[in-house]
Amino acid sequence: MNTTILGYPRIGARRELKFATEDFWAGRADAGALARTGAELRADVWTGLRDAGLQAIPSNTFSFYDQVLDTSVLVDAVPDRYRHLAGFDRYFAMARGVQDVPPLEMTKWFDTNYHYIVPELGPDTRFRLADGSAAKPLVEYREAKALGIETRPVLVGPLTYLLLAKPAEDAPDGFRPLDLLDGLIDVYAEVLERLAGSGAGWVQLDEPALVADRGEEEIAALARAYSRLGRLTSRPRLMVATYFGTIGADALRALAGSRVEAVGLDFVAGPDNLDVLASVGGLPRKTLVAGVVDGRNVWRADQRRAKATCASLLGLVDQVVVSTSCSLLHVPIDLDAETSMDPEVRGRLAFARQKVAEVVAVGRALSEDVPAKAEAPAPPADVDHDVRARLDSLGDGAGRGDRAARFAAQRDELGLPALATTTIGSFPQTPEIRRARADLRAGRVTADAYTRAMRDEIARVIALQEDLGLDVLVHGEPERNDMVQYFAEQLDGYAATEHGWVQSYGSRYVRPPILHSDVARPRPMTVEWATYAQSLTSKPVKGMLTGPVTMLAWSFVRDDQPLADTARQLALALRDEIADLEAAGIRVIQVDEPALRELLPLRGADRPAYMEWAVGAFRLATSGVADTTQIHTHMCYSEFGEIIGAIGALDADVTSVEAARSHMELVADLRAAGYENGIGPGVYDIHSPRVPGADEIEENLRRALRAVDPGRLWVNPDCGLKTRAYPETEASLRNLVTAAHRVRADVTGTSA
Ligand SMILES: CN1c2c(nc(N)[nH]c2=O)NC[C@@H]1CNc1ccc(C(=O)N[C@@H](CCC(=O)N[C@@H](CCC(=O)N[C@@H](CCC(=O)O)C(=O)O)C(=O)O)C(=O)O)cc1
Ligand SMILES: N[C@@H](CCS)C(=O)O
Ligand SMILES: [Zn+2]
Repeated sequence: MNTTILGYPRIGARRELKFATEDFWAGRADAGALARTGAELRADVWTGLRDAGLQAIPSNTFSFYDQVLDTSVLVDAVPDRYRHLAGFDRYFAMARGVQDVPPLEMTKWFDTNYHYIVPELGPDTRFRLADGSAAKPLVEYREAKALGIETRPVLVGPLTYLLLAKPAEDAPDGFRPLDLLDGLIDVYAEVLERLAGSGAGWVQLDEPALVADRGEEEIAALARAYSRLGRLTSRPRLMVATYFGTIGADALRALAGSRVEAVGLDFVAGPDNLDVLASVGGLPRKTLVAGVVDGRNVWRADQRRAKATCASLLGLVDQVVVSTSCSLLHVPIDLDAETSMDPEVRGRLAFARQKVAEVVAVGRALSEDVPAKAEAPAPPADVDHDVRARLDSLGDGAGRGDRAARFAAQRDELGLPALATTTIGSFPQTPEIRRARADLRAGRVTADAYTRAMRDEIARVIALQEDLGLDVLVHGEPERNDMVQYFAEQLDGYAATEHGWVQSYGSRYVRPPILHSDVARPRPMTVEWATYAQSLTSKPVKGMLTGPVTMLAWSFVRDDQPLADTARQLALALRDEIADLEAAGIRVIQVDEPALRELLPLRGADRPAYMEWAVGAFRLATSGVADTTQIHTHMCYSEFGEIIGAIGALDADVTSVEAARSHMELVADLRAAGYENGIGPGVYDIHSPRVPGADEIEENLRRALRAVDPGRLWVNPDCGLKTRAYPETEASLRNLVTAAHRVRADVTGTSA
């Protein structure tokens, strides 16, 4: 193998997987139809890669939902609560839950915007190869072979799988998923033997966990796992792929000492990999799969540099294979589909299909020893001197006044009750709303008609919230296609794509905008919608913005200046927006930062610097307001332990966080970390259509009250409601308000 990639998008160029999956869920199509779509998508990817001239083609990178969930199913790590179901019903119940059966947790895949389904393991988990010869990697390998295409099945590596898993709720204290390594290796051994029996020459085991800090015990587990798999008598050759950063020297040494035939290193996110490789004396008898084409960002590769990096590795290893830095899952499929993008920006880009061509071109240049393609220099980013001058004059010293004074000022201004109820911002994005936007794009309705439709929706959402008895209302975000893309489309320095979909989780995709130049806000972005909503009610309406770190995290961002500098440009645009909202009479403003944890560097040593600029950007955005204006923030999809200090440092007046699935422990953790402002632990999980009972919500609130005063406790769902439908939304919020009123009555003697 001389060229390869670590994985490819599986959603289809026209989002076929989304539509097929959602049709199946809605009962519009049967399991056979869904399975056929899957097979067609896989065949398209394999033949496309072969036709592009890629030499080693991965398989088992397809998934109906998520590759970590697939691994749990493969090794039969299925909690008992799903065992009464079978096939797709079981699979999707694990991912999404069904009434009375909650789903497995979902969380971020390393520092990406992809989410995986967290394995739930306990001492009683007995791994076994659930489907024998019908196991997914075997089926897909044979399927490709039947098309005449030899592939390299990809598996989540055993160490990474266990390190990403969580102990089941009833697991005894002290149980660690890693304790189950030996049993898991037995199953991997069986998979490898069976793949070898089917003719597979190579298997890729993904171990991105090796680019984060790992302790001695974990390195010992790594060594044990690959020593056992390496010694199997009948197995394919093994490639252990790492990505998203620099591998630890101890981890690389362990792999060097094993019999695995190839190691993959990421030379884009882990430029220090070269030094680490040299420090362990290279891999003289192994193949190095060199990730030199960026799999996470959309910029065109510098092919000469990529070739030079590969060439510099030749003395350190037996053979070099040109590859992407990670799976191409994280980038859109095809730049050729973007026909109306500014040609200057387009000329700087490569999506998955173009990146495959880059890998092939670098591979050819390397093996034929011809110069890599000389490319026209990319046009430079636009510079906005006004933005830069304003940022220079604002400096670093952003901060708000005394917390107690703010608390008192807001109490007087807003007059909110204890356990104030609110939502996180979005209400269901109904098919009608999406259709209205599609009609606007296609020119079937005028901008005025679209605006009227959105205002009508806002009026309905305000009326519903009044009826439900919520205390702080939202306008519902109907006009937003996405919480990042919506803003990007209104800011200078950004380009949007038409078809650049990337899987975020399951059937939910995003079109990350492309931040290519200095960012500036030509005009207010949300003020008209917010003031319209406020004009319909005497209750406070929360203005709703996406914070600078999340704007960065969910965009493809320029790599020609530090992220910190780009964050400050975004923060300045938001600061201006907040000032305009405040001036227009909006008294509560939420700045969402769900991605604050996501961008946290994988290595501890890099974290303090990140926290400093991330917190600085949020404070720059939010510190221009009066004490009477209440700033909220919201975070979700994360384990917050490591950023708990940063949450306090943001100094928002109220922070709402996902906590329903972790049963409110976060409230106590925040308190212990010195957080004293308002806190809204999500009292139910919005990722599932399940309606939480008022009793269950009440119990969550009472648990939260052990750690926080009623005056600082907010009652809200754990994230926005955009993915939900109205019947369950209404029912859930009704129960939420009922529960809040009951607890409020208890703690204050009043319920209104
Ligand atoms: C909060 N989350 C977000 C993340 N990242 C973001 N960039 N945005 C987020 O909100 N990361 C973490 C989480 C992940 N969660 C989600 C939740 C929901 C979605 C989601 O619903 N995605 C939608 C697409 C949203 C969108 O862009 N909609 C557009 C276009 C809609 C569309 O495709 N229209 C059709 C026509 C429709 C019709 O005729 O009825 C078309 O154009 O063909 C819009 O509303 O205009 C999804 O469908 O997957 C994502 C991440
Ligand atoms: N305000 C956004 C936050 C999602 S993280 C929403 O409600 O959808
Ligand atoms: Zn959220």
